[in-house]
Amino acid sequence: MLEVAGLTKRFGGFTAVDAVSFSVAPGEILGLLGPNGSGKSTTFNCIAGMLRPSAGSIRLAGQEIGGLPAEECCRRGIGRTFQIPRPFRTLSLLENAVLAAHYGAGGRIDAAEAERRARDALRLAQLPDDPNATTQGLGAAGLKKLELARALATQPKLLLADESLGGLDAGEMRQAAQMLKRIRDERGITIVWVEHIMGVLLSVVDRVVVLDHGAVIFRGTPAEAQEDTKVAEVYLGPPESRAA
Ligand SMILES: Nc1ncnc2c1ncn2[C@@H]1O[C@H](COP(=O)(O)OP(=O)(O)OP(=O)(O)O)[C@@H](O)[C@H]1O
Repeated sequence: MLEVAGLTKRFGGFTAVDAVSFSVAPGEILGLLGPNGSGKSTTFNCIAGMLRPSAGSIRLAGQEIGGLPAEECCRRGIGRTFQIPRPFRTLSLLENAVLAAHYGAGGRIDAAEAERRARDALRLAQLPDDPNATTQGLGAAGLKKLELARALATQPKLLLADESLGGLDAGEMRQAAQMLKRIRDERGITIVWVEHIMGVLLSVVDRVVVLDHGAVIFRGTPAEAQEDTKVAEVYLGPPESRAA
């Protein structure tokens, strides 16, 4: 579904992402992990078309998409959520999702079809599709769900989920993780899920890629990630510095 090969992104003389390669199979959930500043968001933004790669290739279903603008990546089937939800506060939940549906379709669907896609996305994200429901009182977990609904309304083949757990309590984190799994199981949507914390993510993803200082330091299963000394070091520090 997605093949990233030699992806490099430089900001001036600083290399934020350094020859990163990984692939994601159709229907897979891949966790893209790494500590703060390791290059996860930059990698993500290159895949979603929000940053132009300095070098390397990004192929979606066999077609090169590296360097295409965000709206074109979305039309080709890449949906994304943002770490910090910024919905249109003056619009209803349904209107927010309808706008996303039109954006994803490049304006090529009529109002009835946009509404159908929006209602379906809101239900998948377990939000009300009642036209009177607003963003008021949604809270962190509700806003994350709306973020997900807006991405789903674009009808993605590949969903890029950015820090879906940020700001949630332990119970909400488990629910958010299960929701992503359900979306994959029910709709077959391939997911790349970026987080800087491992926790609950490892119970849901099929495979893990870990970045550190812009480079891949680990690829494997969640169980292997938990046993890996390099992964432990970037998350916990060198063995001698850890509490007994
Ligand atoms: N527009 C930019 N200009 C210059 N440097 C940048 C820019 N964007 C990111 N960086 C730098 O690139 C590095 C990787 O940042 P990135 O945001 O990709 O990391 P991250 O793993 O997503 O971190 P976090 O978990 O904190 O979101 C950091 O050192 C960051 O300061």
